[in-house]
Amino acid sequence: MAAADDDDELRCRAAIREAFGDSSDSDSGKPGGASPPRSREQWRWEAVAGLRGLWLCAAFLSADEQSRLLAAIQREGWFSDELNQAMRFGDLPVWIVELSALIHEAICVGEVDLGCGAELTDEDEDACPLPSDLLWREPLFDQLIANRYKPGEGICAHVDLMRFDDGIAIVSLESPCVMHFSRAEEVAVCDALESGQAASTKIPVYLNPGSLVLMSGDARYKWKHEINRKPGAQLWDGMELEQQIRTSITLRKLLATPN
Ligand SMILES: O=C(O)CCC(=O)C(=O)O
Ligand SMILES: [Fe+2]
Repeated sequence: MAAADDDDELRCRAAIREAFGDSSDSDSGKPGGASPPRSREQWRWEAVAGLRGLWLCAAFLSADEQSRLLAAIQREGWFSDELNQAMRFGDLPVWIVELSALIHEAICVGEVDLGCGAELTDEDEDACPLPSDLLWREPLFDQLIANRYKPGEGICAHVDLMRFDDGIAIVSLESPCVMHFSRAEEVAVCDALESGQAASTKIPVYLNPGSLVLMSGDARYKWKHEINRKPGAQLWDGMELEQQIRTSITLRKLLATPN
């Protein structure tokens, strides 16, 4: 191997160690100081009832991993008082590549909880947090947005742009929030009555720090998502959440553009 390749390899391994500890060193004997070994129990996937294609893994990252991820974001120097969003395309920082690999692993080995309200119409499609054609695409993600929200700041209801492929991941850090999902096209009142659903259903999902959300299919295309952090809007279990800084990382895959 050439010296330059050696340097790249060393830099890459150091960055991964910094972001996630030593667990990627297969010869270190133990699974890396602070990072515990991975198990099915740690990664429990919950299908959000009433919303096909929306999955939550509440304990995706340990407290240590969250701190390392925040430190990696800080080292990038993306945020300042004026700047609260960073976007990257193509070659992503190595710690993001590692985060993508961890998402892939969590999907492959995590335990799946379909929940009693989940609609099961197609076993293959509905029993996995990400359909297999998306899970095995290469790369899994090639675009990232990091957002940093101050108390009171959120994001308006939207469907992510169509230039992005299906299969979107959101990692939450620092403080919890409630993300609301509402239908992109309002269901006509009579259709809603027939299906027993309110025309303006809003489904709240609690995103704790360290959680991972996956959106595909209906959740990605037929539902809008929003975070309203105006006073009174962040209710969970009848209590208003205390507002603090929240950081999120959204990972997506650009669709190939026709030449
Ligand atoms: O910050 C979040 O959790 C969501 C971000 C989002 O929806 C987006 O960037 O499209
Ligand atoms: Fe979004």
